[in-house]
Amino acid sequence: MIKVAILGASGFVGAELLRLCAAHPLFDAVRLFGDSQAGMALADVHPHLALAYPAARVERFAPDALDGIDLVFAALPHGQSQAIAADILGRGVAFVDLGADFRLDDAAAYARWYKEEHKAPDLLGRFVYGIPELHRDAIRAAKAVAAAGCYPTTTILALKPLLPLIDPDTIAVSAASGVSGAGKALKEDTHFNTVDENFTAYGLLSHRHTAEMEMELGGKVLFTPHLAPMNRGILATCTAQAKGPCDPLAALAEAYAGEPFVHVSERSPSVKWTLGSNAIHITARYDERTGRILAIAALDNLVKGAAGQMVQCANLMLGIDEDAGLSNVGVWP
Ligand SMILES: NC(=O)C1=CN([C@@H]2O[C@H](COP(=O)(O)OP(=O)(O)OC[C@H]3O[C@@H](n4cnc5c(N)ncnc54)[C@H](OP(=O)(O)O)[C@@H]3O)[C@@H](O)[C@H]2O)C=CC1
Ligand SMILES: CC(=O)N[C@@H](CCC(=O)OP(=O)(O)O)C(=O)O
Repeated sequence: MIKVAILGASGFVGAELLRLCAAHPLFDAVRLFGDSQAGMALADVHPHLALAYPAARVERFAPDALDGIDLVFAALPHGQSQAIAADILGRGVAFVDLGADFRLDDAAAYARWYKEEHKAPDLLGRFVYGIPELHRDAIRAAKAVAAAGCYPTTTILALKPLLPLIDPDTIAVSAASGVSGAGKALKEDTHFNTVDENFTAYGLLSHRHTAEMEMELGGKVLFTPHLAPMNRGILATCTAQAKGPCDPLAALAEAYAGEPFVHVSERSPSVKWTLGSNAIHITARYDERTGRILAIAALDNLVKGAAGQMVQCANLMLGIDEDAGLSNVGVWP
């Protein structure tokens, strides 16, 4: 068995990592770290996991707690991984980080979008950007992976195969996320009364995920996120000026043929198809009237947008079947 440590185990993504590890043939989640909930039994923090982890406890992190660990998953608030990455990398163990700390390849871009100086810029080059469908060989060879963000995964997978067909400086993305995308902390913006029966755009012209999209798509992206009154799911509607008449659906189908977690179809995807699964569903059209392409993608922000993608990356890094412990089947209704 592969001994796994989870930093941020008491959070939403941490819970989803634990759910996936419980179904994984080789991952044994043996050290679970939290902050304000350190010291608690896992069954009290995440009751839905009680039967899978009856004796587990959430601990406070200390570097020597990683002795004997083979794989580290970090699902911490942005900024936290910068302080501990050098120690983890020094151990030579597989490290998959989900915060934004090591996703961008350039410290200046990080400072611009995250409004703070990067504290470990020399380590940025040690991380591979974690979208397996696009960087599979590099992830296989990597010791450290920075798993992509939830909105960027949705958008980049919908658009990357279409880049030869479009002008990348005309990309516009309007995406809606379920509230779990904001993490478990109580905030006025994600309070039941604010979110229920409501639909709001936020982060206008300034959302930090724009940087990841532009890094991978190589153009200018106008990204507008929205908060939707649902627990999970992201739906991204992407448009761009086409270079000429084209068949974007065929381009997507060809690019993702044989991919276990990407479903391309003519049907307009729904977030609910993806609930609990590591799948992303994508469709696309060419609009003759405006000369633009339209691509729409849906995924579960906590699985393909977070914990599932982390497991998929870790499987590749450790030479395991890429789909080990992961389902491409959603829960319905
Ligand atoms: N939610 C989502 O859909 C996605 C999230 N992400 C990213 O993943 C990361 C985790 O997200 P999510 O699980 O939603 O967040 P949560 O707020 O639900 O969980 C955060 C976790 O980090 C721990 N933590 C908080 N502060 C500290 C600290 N100072 N030192 C150590 N541990 C700390 C918390 O511990 P405790 O609860 O014990 O205080 C908790 O376990 C974030 O970077 C987020 O942006 C990325 C893609 C999608
Ligand atoms: C609904 C909601 O608030 N979503 C979060 C993004 C999700 C996230 O966790 O961001 P990273 O992928 O960069 O880690 C937000 O817009 O800030």
